[in-house]
Parts: sequence; structure tokens; C-alpha cells
Amino acid sequence: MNSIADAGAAAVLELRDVRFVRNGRVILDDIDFAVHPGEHWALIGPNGAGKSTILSLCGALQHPTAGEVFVLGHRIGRVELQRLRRSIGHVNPRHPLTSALSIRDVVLTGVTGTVELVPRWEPTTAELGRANDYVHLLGLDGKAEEPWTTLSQGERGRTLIARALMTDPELLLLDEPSTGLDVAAREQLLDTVDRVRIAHPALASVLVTHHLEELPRSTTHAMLLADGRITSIGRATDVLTTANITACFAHPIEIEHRRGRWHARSTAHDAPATSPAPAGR
Ligand SMILES: Nc1ncnc2c1ncn2[C@@H]1O[C@H](COP(=O)(O)OP(=O)(O)OP(=O)(O)O)[C@@H](O)[C@H]1O
Repeated sequence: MNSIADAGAAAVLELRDVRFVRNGRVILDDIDFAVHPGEHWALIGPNGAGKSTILSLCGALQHPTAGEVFVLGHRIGRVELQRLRRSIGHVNPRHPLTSALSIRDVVLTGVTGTVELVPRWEPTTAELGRANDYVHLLGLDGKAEEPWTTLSQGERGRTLIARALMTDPELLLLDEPSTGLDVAAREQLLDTVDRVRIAHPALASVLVTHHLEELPRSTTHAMLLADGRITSIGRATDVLTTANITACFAHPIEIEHRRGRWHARSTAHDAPATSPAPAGR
């Protein structure tokens, strides 16, 4: 799956020596990272570490105080952001839709980049076809006519990923996509993310989460963040280790990597290892 990531392609996203200050407080400092086509990054760290702020810089929603952010080769601040944002699929679990649009219509709002359907706007046959294809890819067949207002959180999450794919983005940003899902809905969503990444091998993505159990198998790279600084960065298998996670969260946590998935467990209250009985007893 990672053949494109290894091909040395130009970065889809690059943060160079980024610093972000608000109200005199340093929220991010010394942030350097680059995301290439086919790479799927996880951003992990404790509450308040700065994950969402990094994601907002990646999505060209905010400017850094110092340093440079390049999205799709364009330096933020030098290009028209609106145009750039169409190449970025941003999945925000707090999508502010309140009306009863059908799943298919919510997916179609990805074309117009709006929350509601634009009055008098009609999708082309090709756009309708794409919307139906994504409804199918995201496992929402048979539900396309169901209203947003009655969807479960898991169905909403999958609908929003389909919506984000409508502009054929090169970069997909996923902000805590599994928050609030029960275990079955979370597993369905993670399988869906894996399916999307396989169907779009050049797509790059950045996923923010607090929980290692919420990382899809297709995760290739990880950045650990604490107090606005990177504590570890690189290939997921090198970064997501007991030592690195323990240091990032300042708490003893044991990490297991099994069948492509990560699991975390606190070892703070484990009984101390008993010393072996003396020989000859
Ligand atoms: N515009 C802002 N003005 C002032 N403080 C801000 C601003 N944006 C973020 N912060 C602060 O910066 C810190 C990092 O916030 P951010 O939301 O990026 O962290 P996070 O890692 O996503 O946290 P969580 O896991 O709790 O969602 C927090 O302490 C937050 O209060």
C-alpha cells in the first residue's frame, strides 16, 4: 500500500519550523513534518498538546506565527486559500448541519463546499454518479435517502468522509473520526478508512486521535506531540512504542502492535515483578 509513499514524490503538505502563538502563549513550536502521496499519518498526544491546531494549519484554516506551511506546493499566505481548500478534504465530526438533508445530498454538498445544498444548484450526471459511488464505497448503500437528522454517529462519520472525497482531494484530514462511536461502529469506520486509502493509492491523510485503538491498519507514519512540541516522529512502527508513548503522555503505558492494530494499556498499577524463589527450596 505504501509504494507511492516510498517513491520520493513531492510533499503534499509540509510544515517548516512552525511556531504558533496566541495571546502570548506558545501553542506550537519547532514543528517540522512533511506528508507525501500515499502516506497516512496519525497525530497523537494528550489533551491540549496542539493536535487540532496542527490540523487547522494543514487545512489552511490558520496561518503560523512563524515558519512556513506548504499545502500542495503552495505556501500559505501567498495563494488564495479558498482554491487550495478544495484540494483538501476536511472531515470535521462537528459538522454544523441541522437540516434533514439525505445522505446523498450531504455527500453532494462536498461539490459546493457548503453545509446546506445551494438553492437552485443542480449536480451534473457525473457528480451524481460520483456521489453514488462514494455512498457505495463508504458502505452506505440502501441508506442514501435517509435524513442526516436520524443518522447514527458512525453513519454521519462515513457520510462526511464520502462528502470530503467529492472534490477528489489529494489530502484528507480526519479530526478524531471515531470519537463517540461504539466498538462496532468504530471498527466499521476504520475498515472504511482502510478501503478509501486502498481505492485512492495517491491520497495522503492526517488523522488526529487520542487513542491508539482508533488507528486504522493503513496508518504508515505517526507524530507524537506534547505541550506543542514533537516528541517523536517517523514510521508508525518505529514511533508507536512503549517508551515513546510513555514519554509523550508522561504515564507508564505499554503498547502492543498486533495484526496491524495498536493497543495501549496503563502499567501504573501492575504488581511489581516478583523475584524468583531462591534455588534449593
Ligand atoms: N486561538 C487560540 N487562542 C488561545 N489558545 C488557543 C487557541 N487555539 C488553541 N489554543 C490552546 O492551545 C492548546 C492546544 O490546543 P489544541 O486544540 O490544538 O490541542 P489538542 O491536542 O487538539 O487538544 P484536545 O486533545 O484536547 O482536543 C490548548 O491549550 C488550547 O486551549
